[in-house]
Amino acid sequence: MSPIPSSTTTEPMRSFMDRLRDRWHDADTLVCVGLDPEPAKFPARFAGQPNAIFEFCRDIVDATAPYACAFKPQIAHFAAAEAEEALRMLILHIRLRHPHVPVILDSKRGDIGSTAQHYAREAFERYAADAVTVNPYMGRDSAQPFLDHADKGVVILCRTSNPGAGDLQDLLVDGKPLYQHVAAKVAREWNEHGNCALVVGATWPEQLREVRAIVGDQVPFLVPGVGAQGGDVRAVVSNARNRDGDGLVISSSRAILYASSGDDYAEAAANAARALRDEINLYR
Ligand SMILES: O=c1ccn([C@@H]2O[C@H](COP(=O)(O)O)[C@@H](O)[C@H]2O)c(=O)[nH]1
Repeated sequence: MSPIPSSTTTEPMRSFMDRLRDRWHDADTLVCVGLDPEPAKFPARFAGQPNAIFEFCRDIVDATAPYACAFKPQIAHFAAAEAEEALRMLILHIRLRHPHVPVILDSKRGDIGSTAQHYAREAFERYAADAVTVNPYMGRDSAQPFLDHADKGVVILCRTSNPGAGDLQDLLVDGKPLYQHVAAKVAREWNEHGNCALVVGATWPEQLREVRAIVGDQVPFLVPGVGAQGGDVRAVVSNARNRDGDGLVISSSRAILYASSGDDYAEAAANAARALRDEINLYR
């Protein structure tokens, strides 16, 4: 196999935020296709195939790209299977074949600054992602190495989609839940380069509304939790869209990836992504 370059030599990329806004408008979609490969759920034809993770994800990417405003590979699904090279090749494939669709690497990184620098290099150099998810709970210095990449997106956990999200994120600080402090701090202090977004789960429509009210129209939300986690699309869009009817990157992984376990897996994924796009657009 010929070596694969770590980056392409085409003209310089526009910033993540500009590319995301272009994609919302040009493709009329707020759908983010999550790439969470689980080989046990792949169609039988992939059994025993050495490049199964790359080939399955590539087929999903090619089938769903027309309906995607972003792709979101989740790093643990690749790393646990020792498939980091598959992840790098997949992002390169997206860059070459679907250059208008930005990639958000979901790695939820965060550490002291000297280590976070390496996490930033991992996301933006090793994998050439356009944006990365970041855990803010070690404070601004831990996010700074990501924030300094003005052309890259920094997608900061605010009110996550999981059932236990409130255990810590809802603790009251000066009379307000902690996640509201995260939202305010990111919008007013950390977003100097206009490159921040927030993760707010689709499973929490009231919190989506509150966070939109705190941050205004300019900060996009990555919204996981529709599909397999049961979030209500109508409530998400009604409560969290901005004045332009966008500002949302609504992510679904399993409901798209595993829409069929048969040989029609790619077509079924495309149908699921298109149906989600259409449902979202009903309420914009
Ligand atoms: O609050 C969060 C943050 C990230 N995720 C990630 O999104 C996908 C959701 O997968 P589905 O199959 O659509 O439920 C997954 O990669 C999570 O790690 C999240 O769910 N909630």
